Amino acid sequence: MKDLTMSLYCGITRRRKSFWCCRLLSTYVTKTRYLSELKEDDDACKKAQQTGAFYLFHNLAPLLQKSEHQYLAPQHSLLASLQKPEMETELKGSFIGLRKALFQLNVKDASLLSTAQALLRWHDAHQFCSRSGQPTKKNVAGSKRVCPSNKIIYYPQMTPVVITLVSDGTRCLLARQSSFPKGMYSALAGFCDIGESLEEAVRREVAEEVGLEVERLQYSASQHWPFPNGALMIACHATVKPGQTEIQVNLRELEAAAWFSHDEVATALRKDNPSYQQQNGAFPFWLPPKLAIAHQLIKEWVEKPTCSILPA
Ligand SMILES: NC(=O)C1=CN([C@@H]2O[C@H](COP(=O)(O)OP(=O)(O)OC[C@H]3O[C@@H](n4cnc5c(N)ncnc54)[C@H](O)[C@@H]3O)[C@@H](O)[C@H]2O)C=CC1
Ligand SMILES: [Mg+2]
Repeated sequence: MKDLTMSLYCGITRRRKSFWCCRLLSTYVTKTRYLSELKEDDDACKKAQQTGAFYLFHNLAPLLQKSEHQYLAPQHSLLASLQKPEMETELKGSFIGLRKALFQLNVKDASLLSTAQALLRWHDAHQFCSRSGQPTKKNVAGSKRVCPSNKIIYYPQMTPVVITLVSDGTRCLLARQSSFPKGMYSALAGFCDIGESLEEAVRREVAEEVGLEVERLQYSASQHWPFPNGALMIACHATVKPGQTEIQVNLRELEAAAWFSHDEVATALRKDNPSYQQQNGAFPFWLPPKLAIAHQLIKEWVEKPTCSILPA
C-alpha cells in the first residue's frame, strides 16, 4: 500500500467548494484563505482529508475510466489498502499515462490531474536535502518539504516557458520538433533563462530558433503544463518587421518552420487531429488540440490577426 498511499492526491478544493455552495454564501476569498490555512496547519489538513475527495495515482499515472472517446477521472474517499491490480478491478479503471489521456479529459479534470502529477513528481524528486543529504519530510498538505536537521524549507517549483506565435502581419510562423506527432505544427516554445524577463526570453527564443528579430509583442495568457517537470507556459503574440521574414531554422532545436497563411491556419483549426498518413506518404498539417495553450494562441490570431501589439 505504501506506494499507493504516497500517490494519493487530495481534491479537498472540490468537496469543500460544493459544501460551501450549498450551505454558506461562498466567496472566492473565503475558499482561498481556507486552502491557504490547510497548507500551514497539519491538523486542519488531516481533518479535511477525512471528508476530502482523492485522485489515485500509481507511478505518476492517474486512475481513469474509459468512456467512449473520453477519459473520466473518478474521485474517491480514503481507500482501503489494496494492491494495484485489485485497486483497478475494484474501482473499474486503469492507471493510464497522463500524456496519453490529457486531451481526452474534461478541462477541470485535466487541470487538477496536471497539478497533482506535477506535485507528486516534485515530491518524488526532492526526497533529500541538497545541503545536508538528510531525508526531507513532507507536510500533510504536500505544499512543502523540510529538512529536519537544518530546517531548510523546500517549496514546489515550476519552470517558466515562453510560447510565442510570431506573425508578419498577414501570415503566422509555425514550427515542429522531431518529437512532435507527425504533421503537427505549433508556436515556438522555449525555457526562460535565469535572470531573463519575459520579453527578453521571447526575443532570444525567436532569434535562436528561427533567426528572426521580434519587433513587437503582446502577452496573451498562461497555462500550467505538467511535462517534463511542471512548467508555467507564458503565451505571447509577436510580430517581426515587414520585409525581415526570411526564416533560418535552427536544426538542433527544430525539424522545420514555415510561414502559414490565414486561410491555411483557419482550415487546420477546424479539423480534428488527423495523424493518419496520406497516400503520398506525407502527414496532413494539423495543430495542437484545444486544451493546449498553443491552440488558444493560434485561434486568437485567426480571429484577430492584426491585434495591437506592444513594442518589445
Ligand atoms: N511548442 C509547443 O507547442 C509546446 C511546447 N511545450 C513545452 O515547452 C517546453 C519548452 O520547449 P522546448 O522547445 O523544448 O525548449 P527550448 O527551446 O528551450 O529547448 C530545449 C533545450 O533547452 C535546454 N534547456 C534550457 N533550460 C532548460 C530547462 N529548464 N529544462 C529543460 N531544458 C532546458 C535543453 O538543452 C533542452 O534540450 C517543452 O518542454 C514542451 O513540453 C508545451 C506545450 C506546447
Ligand atoms: Mg524550443
